[in-house]
Amino acid sequence: MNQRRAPEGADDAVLRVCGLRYAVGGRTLLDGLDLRVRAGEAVAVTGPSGSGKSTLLSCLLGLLRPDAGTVEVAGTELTGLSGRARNVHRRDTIGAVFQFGELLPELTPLENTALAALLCGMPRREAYARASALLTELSVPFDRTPTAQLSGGERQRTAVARALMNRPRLLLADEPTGALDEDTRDGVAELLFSVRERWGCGLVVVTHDLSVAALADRQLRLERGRLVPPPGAVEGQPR
Ligand SMILES: Nc1ncnc2c1ncn2[C@@H]1O[C@H](COP(=O)(O)OP(=O)(O)OP(=O)(O)O)[C@@H](O)[C@H]1O
Repeated sequence: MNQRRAPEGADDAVLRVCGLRYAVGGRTLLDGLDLRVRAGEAVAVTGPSGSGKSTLLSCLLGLLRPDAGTVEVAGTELTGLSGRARNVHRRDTIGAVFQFGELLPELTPLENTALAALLCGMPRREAYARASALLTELSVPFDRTPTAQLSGGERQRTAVARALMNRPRLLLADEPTGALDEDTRDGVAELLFSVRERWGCGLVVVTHDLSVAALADRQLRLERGRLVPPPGAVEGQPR
């Protein structure tokens, strides 16, 4: 398997994780885990069910406080921040996409997308203009149809648009195609991985789907609390 790499350059890491440790329920899920993701680089994380992939994302989002180690997003170390400062930093630097979109079903895609910026204090007119531009770019229909009536693929495209509203430096996705059929999956995965080039975000995608993982620049597998190259991986192939 090829392990493609983003081009080498100055240290443009948007995510630096060092020695991350997290235990819960008597199990050590993350055990000295390290990870570095550059701007414009996509990393896929695979691993057995229950190995701690979602827990890792929660630590990266600053929703869980690790027992040890550091998580630096866009140059700021999360574990040293107060809860309030962590929330502000998350809002300003990270976008997230989850398996079922986590959108408000009664709102339209436009309202769902604009809401992310309105909650951050962006003026209404600007929020709606940016949301409609993003949805157009991502080919999501955004008339008056409530999000609940959209297809699974359209909902996930809306979720990607919402995640991009605040111009994140880092995009995190947890099983973003897990609820989609094969054709829809391919379109959403393509869109998701295109953000690293179109918007220059670092991207971390947790997935069980190896065909989705194959779109990443690097694949890593969570095993015994650390991220390791998957079996058969060949490091160092240029992109
Ligand atoms: N608060 C908690 N108390 C006890 N156990 C927990 C808690 N939170 C998570 N776990 C356990 O930690 C393990 C890792 O969960 P996590 O959701 O991170 O795994 P995962 O790799 O994302 O799994 P999947 O691929 O099935 O989504 C699971 O066995 C889960 O039950």
